[in-house]
Amino acid sequence: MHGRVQYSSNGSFATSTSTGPIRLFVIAGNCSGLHPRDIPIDNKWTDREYWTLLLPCLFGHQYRMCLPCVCLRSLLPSDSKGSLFPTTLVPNSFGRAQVGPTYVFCKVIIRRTKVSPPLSTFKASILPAKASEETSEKMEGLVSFQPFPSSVIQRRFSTVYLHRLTRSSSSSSCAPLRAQQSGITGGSESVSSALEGKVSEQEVVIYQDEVVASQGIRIRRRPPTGPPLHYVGPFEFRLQNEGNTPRNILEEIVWNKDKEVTLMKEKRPLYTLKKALETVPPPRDFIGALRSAHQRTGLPGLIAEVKKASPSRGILREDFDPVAIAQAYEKGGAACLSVLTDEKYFKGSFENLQAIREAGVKCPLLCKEFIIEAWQIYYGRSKGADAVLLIASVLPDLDIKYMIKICKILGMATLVEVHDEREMDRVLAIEGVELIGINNRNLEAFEVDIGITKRLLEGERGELIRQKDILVVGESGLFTPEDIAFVQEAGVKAVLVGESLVKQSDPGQGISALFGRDVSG
Ligand SMILES: O=P(O)(O)OC[C@@H](O)[C@@H](O)c1c[nH]c2ccccc12
Repeated sequence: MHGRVQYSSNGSFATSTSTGPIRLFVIAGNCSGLHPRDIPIDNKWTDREYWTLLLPCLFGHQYRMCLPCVCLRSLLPSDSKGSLFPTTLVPNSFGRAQVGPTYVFCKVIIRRTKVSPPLSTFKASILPAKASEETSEKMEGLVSFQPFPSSVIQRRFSTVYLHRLTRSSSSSSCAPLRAQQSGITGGSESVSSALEGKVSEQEVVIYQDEVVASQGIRIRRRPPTGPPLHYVGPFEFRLQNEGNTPRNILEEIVWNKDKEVTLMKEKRPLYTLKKALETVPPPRDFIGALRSAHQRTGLPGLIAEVKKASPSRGILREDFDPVAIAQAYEKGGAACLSVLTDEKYFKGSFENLQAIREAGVKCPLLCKEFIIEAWQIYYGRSKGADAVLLIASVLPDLDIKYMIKICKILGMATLVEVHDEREMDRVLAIEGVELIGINNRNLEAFEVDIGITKRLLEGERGELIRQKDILVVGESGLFTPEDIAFVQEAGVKAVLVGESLVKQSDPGQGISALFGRDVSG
């Protein structure tokens, strides 16, 4: 085997397919997931060949989703899109790919097309073929593999051809690699002769951009041109450009989160989390707690936030004891708590969440995290979360729908956060949304204006919200009883408050000051 392709030795990605095998047999271009950084480039360049494993990823990769993944996604039956879970990340040449339902083992040939080209002029074609002895050792038992008949090998750059295979009973698509190697070729006979899909690279890019643009999402989930780190031959250098520099703090947080989650998932693959969930106490009714607090007090139900710092306000409280603060909130009459778990920008942690839960606090807990992948929801649940935040300016509709489904399965609530009319309209069109948060703070520029809550609840929108019996939470920038009265007047039945409470020497008493009266007991 040549090249710098690495395979995971972690057997956890050997999942089976629920949709039948799908095979991808020719891919070309950098967009195929063959990241230029993974190609060893030097002055003595000759054509390279190596073996690699193509792993379709099925979720959460609207941005920079590699070409085969987009195509695979478009070939899957629509109902499977939301039910396939990536299980783990394999750090190979496929970069960000996560394991989907089927794997394809391929031979990669990379040719140098010009003498001293920019990276993008390297072209790669990936030709399916049998595994080498050495690679099969590594992959045995981990993947399903079918050899491709040479008749179906295509060689065209910048085009992807996809086949959906029909699984015949004689096919051995899930047999271990070695068995395939030793001459079982039944799988190849089941290759349908007609191409089911053919999507040009350009079409895919347009498709991705359209989805995001049509929803008005400005946040890019990853640097479109990769991180600002480049390799040329033995040299490594940084080049700042528009495509690898975050445009605002929210984008920076999201890019950082992407890296963080990648690492965390490796340590705790989804299947181990799912196992852990079997022993976690069941979730509490987050929305029910807010509604009953509202009924009991006639004031908005309070979600009090355990928040040490924020990028806009810096450290809010030096002597920060999350459990003591949570207990004080509960005593002071909070209906629910919100626990920030982002470490880098908010100085929170999942340990705080877990410690609060384990300290016997009864209020339902919101995991205040920048969720970009379903894995985080499971992780939050395993740490005792009863609800998660989904931010509409970060997540496209499809992700929101999918994540709501997962939360429902796990018995958790979702607080879907919006900041403008467009986001509100998107979220109102999504079925199953029961709790909407209006963030008065613009997460891109950090300006706060509590008038936003009022604006978004006026007219037809407010009417629709009432019809659908959606509970609205006024979030951020609430400091006084007048602020609370203002957002209540606008139509909220709950509020989310951090700074003004956490800064008080007794955050529990801070609640009485915020509402203008005692709301405990
Ligand atoms: O501290 P404040 O202004 O009371 O805000 C609390 C909460 O609304 C805010 O922390 C928040 C709302 N949405 C978020 C999304 C991510 C991080 C933080 C937030």
